[in-house]
Parts: sequence; C-alpha cells; structure tokens
Amino acid sequence: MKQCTTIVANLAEELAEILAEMLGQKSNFFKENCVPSMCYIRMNRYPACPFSPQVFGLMPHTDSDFLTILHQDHVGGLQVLKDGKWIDINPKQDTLIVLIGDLFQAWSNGVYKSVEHRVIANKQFERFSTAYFLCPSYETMIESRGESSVYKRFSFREFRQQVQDDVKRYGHKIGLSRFIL
Ligand SMILES: O=C(O)CCC(=O)C(=O)O
Ligand SMILES: [Fe+2]
Repeated sequence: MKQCTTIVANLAEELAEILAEMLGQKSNFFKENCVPSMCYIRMNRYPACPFSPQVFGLMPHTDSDFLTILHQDHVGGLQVLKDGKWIDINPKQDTLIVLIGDLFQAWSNGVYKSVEHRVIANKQFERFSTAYFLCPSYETMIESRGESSVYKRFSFREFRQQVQDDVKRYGHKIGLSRFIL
C-alpha cells in the first residue's frame, strides 16, 4: 500500500506540474506545497442497491483538492457532468481517471474546471474504487494565475473551513462560488 501511495503521489504531482506548464506556468508550486500529510487515499465501497438509480452511491460533488486520481473496478457507475448531461465513465482495465478539483480551477483562474461527478450504485453488484487526493498544506495560498482573477486569494484552511461551515448550515457544499470576486 505504501509503495502504491508513493507511485500515485508522484504521478499526481507530475500531472499537476504538466497541467501548470500547459498554462504557461513553469513552477514547482505543487511539489513545494502539496505535503504528504495532507494528501490522502480514500477506499470506497458501494454495496449493491435495489433502489438504484433513485438512491445514489455517492451524491453529485466536486473534489476539494487540486486533482484526484481514481481507480474504479469493473462494475461501473461513475458519471461526470458535461454540458448539463451526466456521462458514464465506463470502466477500462488498467486505466486511471484524473479529475480536476476546486483548487486547480481557482489556481488556473477557471481554465481547468472542477468536474462534478457522482456514483450510481449497481442493483446487483457491489463496487469498489480508490481515490488519491492531491492537497496542499493548510497555509498554502491559492491565487488565480493570469490576468483579471475570477477568484479571491484564499488559503486551503479557509476553503476547508468554508466547505465545512456550509455543509453544517445548508446540508451541502457550496464550494468555489463562495470565493468569486
Ligand atoms: O467511486 C468513484 O468512482 C468516485 C469516488 C469519488 O468521487 C470520491 O471519493 O470523491
Ligand atoms: Fe469525488
């Protein structure tokens, strides 16, 4: 497990740096700020559910990180929202899925979009997935790159706190729209 975490952690950082370079940002930002103590792996288990699709395996959400590297098994059920439609991300053997998170959307000033995704539980089979979340230290300031920033400058601590407060108060995450200028 430790070996697997190291490999996926390096992959996530490399991908983030490449995506930054594609924005014309030559930087070590992710290597410098994404500390192992903040990045984490979540192992998800979705029991078979006779009430699917009325009941979700995982509610629609965006991830509160820079990017997520996801492995899903053969059962399927992951969907992403594209142009107002839910699209199935069908399982492919030996394939990892990369999801942009809220922090990358803010950092890229909206060029990369944090993808809304959800999981439809399978009626017959249980499903497993494993997700690695690339996160910075709490003190890291997220600042939009490029001209005329869409988002306020905020620390990851502020972002997490805001998400938690909104979930407590409204029962759901409001997310990046809280930080629009
Ligand atoms: O199980 C999946 O395919 C998605 C998991 C996910 O979105 C998450 O853990 O945030
Ligand atoms: Fe997610």
